[in-house]
Order: sequence, then structure tokens, then C-alpha cells
Amino acid sequence: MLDIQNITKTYGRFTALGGVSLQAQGGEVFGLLGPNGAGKTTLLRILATLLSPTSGTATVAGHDLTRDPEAVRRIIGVVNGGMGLPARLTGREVLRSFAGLYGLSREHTEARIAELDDRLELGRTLDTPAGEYSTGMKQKVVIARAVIHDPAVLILDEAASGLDIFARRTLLDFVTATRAPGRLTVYSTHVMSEAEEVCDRVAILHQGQLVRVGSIPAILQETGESNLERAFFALLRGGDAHAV
Ligand SMILES: Nc1ncnc2c1ncn2[C@@H]1O[C@H](COP(=O)(O)OP(=O)(O)OP(=O)(O)O)[C@@H](O)[C@H]1O
Repeated sequence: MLDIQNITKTYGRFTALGGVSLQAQGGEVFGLLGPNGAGKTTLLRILATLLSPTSGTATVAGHDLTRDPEAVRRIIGVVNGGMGLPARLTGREVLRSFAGLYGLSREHTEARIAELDDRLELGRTLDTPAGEYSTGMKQKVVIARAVIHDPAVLILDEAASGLDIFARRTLLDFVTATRAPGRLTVYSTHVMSEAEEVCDRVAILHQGQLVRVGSIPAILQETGESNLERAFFALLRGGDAHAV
């Protein structure tokens, strides 16, 4: 479903990604973990076709990122920090307009909005203008917008950031509930407990290098630690930043 081969990204003389290769399968929630500046957003922006890699290749559901970005865009949904909503549109209007861009029929659109209302508890966001939203309301509509076309690959970059415990719970439950064969969610976070709850496998990124890729139980077993945060520090202390 996702095959990343030796992706690098440099900004001038600074290397944000120093040759990252990894694979993820349909049916997985795949975590991308790392501290601030690790390169998570850079990698996800490349996967979302918003940024070109300096070198390397990647395919998403068999579509090459650089050769066929349009095909990639059709099958992905993306949530990242920089996404705004038009202040005067209600959630329902935002979702209808995105559904239109993806060519969904009116009937399909309304059914999908009802389903997402149920799953994400959109509630009054649907009929309130986005300019009046709280952070949590905004993020719910941003997530609903990203999945309105039922994408095969969902890219969530720090999607829980800034959410209160209720909205965060809704998001984590949504990620878990939408796990399905043929679907991949890439979930980036620096909050290890979130990853522990929703991710099947994780990649740990540090200073643009992959430190580890594996299932959480495998990483805990390898490091002998009781939770992912401790395992993360153990791996970094071991100077393993070039191990993968
Ligand atoms: N346009 C840019 N020009 C120069 N350097 C950049 C640019 N974008 C990102 N970087 C640098 O690349 C590195 C990786 O940034 P990135 O945003 O991918 O990290 P991150 O893992 O997502 O961190 P965070 O959790 O803080 O969002 C950082 O050191 C950042 O300063």
C-alpha cells in the first residue's frame, strides 16, 4: 500500500530526511513517531504530494508520487496543521463542496455526511459557520473533510494536537474504527501513548533518520522497556539513529 524507497529531503545544506525507506500495508494504522524536527511533517508532506523529495521514490497504492501525483491525490486524505476552513461556510457546506470536488453524487454525499456525523460526532458543527468553531470543532470538520471520499490512505499529521480529551477520544476511536483491510492510516505524533493505543506498527524517526520500524510489542521486547516512551529513549540513547 505504501512503499518508500530512500527518500531524502534537503533544505540548502540542511538534511531534513537522510534516506528513509519503509513499507506499510493495507489494514494497518502505521505510526510515524519522533520529537520536534525529526522530519515527520516533511515526510508526510512528500507523501501528500505537497512537497517534492530531493531524491528517492515512493508509491502509494501502486501510484508513483512523482510520476502520477494526481492519482495519488485521488486516493489519499490528508490532515495537517496548516489546514484552514472558510470562515463563512458551515461544516455541511464544507463537506458538500469537497464531496463535489471528488465527484460524489448528492445522495452519496448526504449519506457520507450522516455517517461521519455519527462517527466523529460532528453535531452542531454541521450547521455552524467555521468562523465560530472551537479548536476541537474545527479539527473534527477538517478530519471529516479529509475522509469524505473514503480514501484508501489517510495521512494524519499531529491530528490530535490541541484537542481536548473529548475530541481526542473521538479522533482515536475513529482511527481505530476505520481500520480495515485495504486501508492504511499513517498517524504521526510525538505523543507515544497515542501511538500505543492506535498503531499496529511504528517508525521512529530522529534527525531525519529512521531509528526503528516495527510492531510496538517487538520494540518493547527489544528494549526491555514497559512503554513506548521509555523504549524511544532507550533506542536514542543506544545511538541507533542509523540502524534501519
Ligand atoms: N522549508 C524549510 N526550510 C528549511 N528547513 C526546514 C523547512 N521545513 C522544515 N525544515 C526543517 O526540517 C526539519 C524537519 O522538520 P519537520 O517539520 O519535518 O519535523 P517534524 O518531525 O514534523 O517536527 P514537529 O513535530 O516539530 O512538527 C526541522 O529541523 C525543520 O526546521
